[in-house]
Amino acid sequence: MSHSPLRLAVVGYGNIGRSAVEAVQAAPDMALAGVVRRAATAPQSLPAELANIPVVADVVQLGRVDVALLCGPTRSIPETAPLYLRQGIHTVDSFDIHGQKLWDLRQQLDAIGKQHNSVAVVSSGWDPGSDSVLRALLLALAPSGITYTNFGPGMSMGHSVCAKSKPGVVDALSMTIPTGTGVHRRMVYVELAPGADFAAVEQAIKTDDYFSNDDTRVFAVPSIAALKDVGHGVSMQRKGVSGVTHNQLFEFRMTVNNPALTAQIMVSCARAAALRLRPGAYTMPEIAPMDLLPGEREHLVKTLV
Ligand SMILES: NC(=O)C1=CN([C@@H]2O[C@H](COP(=O)(O)OP(=O)(O)OC[C@H]3O[C@@H](n4cnc5c(N)ncnc54)[C@H](OP(=O)(O)O)[C@@H]3O)[C@@H](O)[C@H]2O)C=CC1
Ligand SMILES: N[C@@H](CCCC(=O)C(=O)O)C(=O)O
Repeated sequence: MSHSPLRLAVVGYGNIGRSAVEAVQAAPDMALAGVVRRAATAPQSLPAELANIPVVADVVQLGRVDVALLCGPTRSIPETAPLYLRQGIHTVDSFDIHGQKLWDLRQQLDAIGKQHNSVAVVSSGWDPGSDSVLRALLLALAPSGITYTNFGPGMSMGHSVCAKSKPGVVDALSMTIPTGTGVHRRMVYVELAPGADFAAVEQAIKTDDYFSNDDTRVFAVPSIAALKDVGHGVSMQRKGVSGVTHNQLFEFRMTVNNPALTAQIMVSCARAAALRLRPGAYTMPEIAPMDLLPGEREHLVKTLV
């Protein structure tokens, strides 16, 4: 059954947003309706790659939009997602605060989605996101055991966005350094505004929930642009028991361009939201993997299973 192309809006044109535009344009079954930015940017100051793409301050200016890819800061998602869901526009976000806050967001958007016949895919990134799917699968393969998730070394977008949001910070880069067994050091580089108090910035970062549980070290630098590399990665290991058989060993490793991977995952989740899922909110482990893929189910079963 062929569908007319899904029309997607990209909301927030930062690292993830720029990659999201590329991923939507590369998708065989999607069309980019346009980009929603906080301020209606004057056409003459638009980035060159947006020259022929509608850039608006409100999604209603884009006509029909099936799915909005919410590429704003994680902490803006609880406020932003409802604005779209209430218009019947499905949403996909990459909210990356694990645990209770993630569950609270899922429940908040689930109620709104069910009320307004829309779908929210929550935490559609790689961690949380695709790594979460793998952790669930590893549990099914070896119910007893231990999984270690070791990030990096690489740039955490969420931690970098958080550090950049602190008063006195012009730009920031948070590098995640694996020290083993799922423990990480945060090396945070900040470019300060003139007159900013480094000690106050350092305190604000170290006491933020994003950083307070880790060994976090903050450094003032003249330029983040001179340091920035959006590469990242993860190494996951599980050692456990299948049935009564011990010492089952599993490993997953990837080295990625962080925004490009996140954006691709968001696009795949947008497909599931628009074509497969019933109204409500879902995290990635709750979505059937084939629902993420283009193409007919018969073909997918015959070629993938
Ligand atoms: N789950 C996962 O695996 C991953 C999650 N992420 C999440 O993606 C988020 C975005 O990362 P990244 O693209 O690097 O961030 P950026 O800061 O580069 O981009 C965010 C964009 O959102 C808009 N924006 C800025 N401030 C606000 C605000 N207060 N409210 C609404 N919109 C705002 C701006 O776009 P404009 O000026 O156009 O409005 C900005 O460029 C991170 O917070 C991170 O948590 C990222 C990678 C992986
Ligand atoms: N949480 C990881 C990064 C995973 C991807 C992500 O959430 C991000 O880059 O924001 C980290 O701490 O480096």
